Amino acid sequence: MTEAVHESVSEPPVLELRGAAFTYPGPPPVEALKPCDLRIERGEYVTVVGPSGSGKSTFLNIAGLLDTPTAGICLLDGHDTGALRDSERTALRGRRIGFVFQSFHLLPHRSARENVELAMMYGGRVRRGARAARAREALERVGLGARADAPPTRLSGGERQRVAIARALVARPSLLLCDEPTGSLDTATAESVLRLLDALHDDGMTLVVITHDPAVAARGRRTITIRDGALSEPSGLNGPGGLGGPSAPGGPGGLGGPGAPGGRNGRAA
Ligand SMILES: Nc1ncnc2c1ncn2[C@@H]1O[C@H](COP(=O)(O)OP(=O)(O)OP(=O)(O)O)[C@@H](O)[C@H]1O
Repeated sequence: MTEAVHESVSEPPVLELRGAAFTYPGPPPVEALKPCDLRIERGEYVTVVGPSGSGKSTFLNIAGLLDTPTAGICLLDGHDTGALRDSERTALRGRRIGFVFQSFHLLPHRSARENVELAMMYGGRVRRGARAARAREALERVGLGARADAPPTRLSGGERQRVAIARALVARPSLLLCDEPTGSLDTATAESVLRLLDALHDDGMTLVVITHDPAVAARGRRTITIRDGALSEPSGLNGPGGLGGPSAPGGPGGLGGPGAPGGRNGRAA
């Protein structure tokens, strides 16, 4: 457990699903996420693993406030996101969720620093004069302080992903949501990015990493499996406040919270 994990019982989970489900309308309708209850507490490192077509992207879209559940509710930092207007949901997402994607999504001809600064351009949250310093700070955090002026075209794949992580962190989000963050990287480079995620977890960041790769999934303190749209966690990890609901073995109060065993302390550093 990191020091930055808050123990307060009054603090809401970073992410909470209550009976949340998602059905694509079709025809025919596809129930891509079956009703589930899930709590992810501050400071957790959760991996979500499943094969192609199992519902990972659908889960990502719900957890990332890109879609709203067609049944049940999704709360972010205690805010019922279904009760918000689209503009409010977009603002909440921008402030509280940092996204990291497989394919980086950087502007190739802007410097690393400018790419990170662009994440602060919208919403007026960071004054213009402060943006450059914040971007440099974020790039230093990911080990790229010396490469701040290089454009992505002159960076390696691993360095590009670090820029993308710096961009995701610069707004100081509650949740870092990573979709196959090592999917475009060779094994050694992937390892360096996974170590960075470990370090961010050690700093207290809440991480959700979605992957089809069991080796990446094993890096999480908690691993949730998704199969045919149903989330589950090994029954031995079930604990109070976690995943339960209709789709999970172990019944109500199922998927373990931050106290669930199987932590990152047991994995390779
Ligand atoms: N727009 C859509 N309309 C109808 N069905 C969809 C749509 N998008 C996805 N699905 C279906 O929902 C289910 C879950 O898809 P999803 O994309 O979430 O899976 P995934 O685990 O992310 O797959 P992959 O790893 O291949 O990207 C699949 O059966 C898929 O065919």
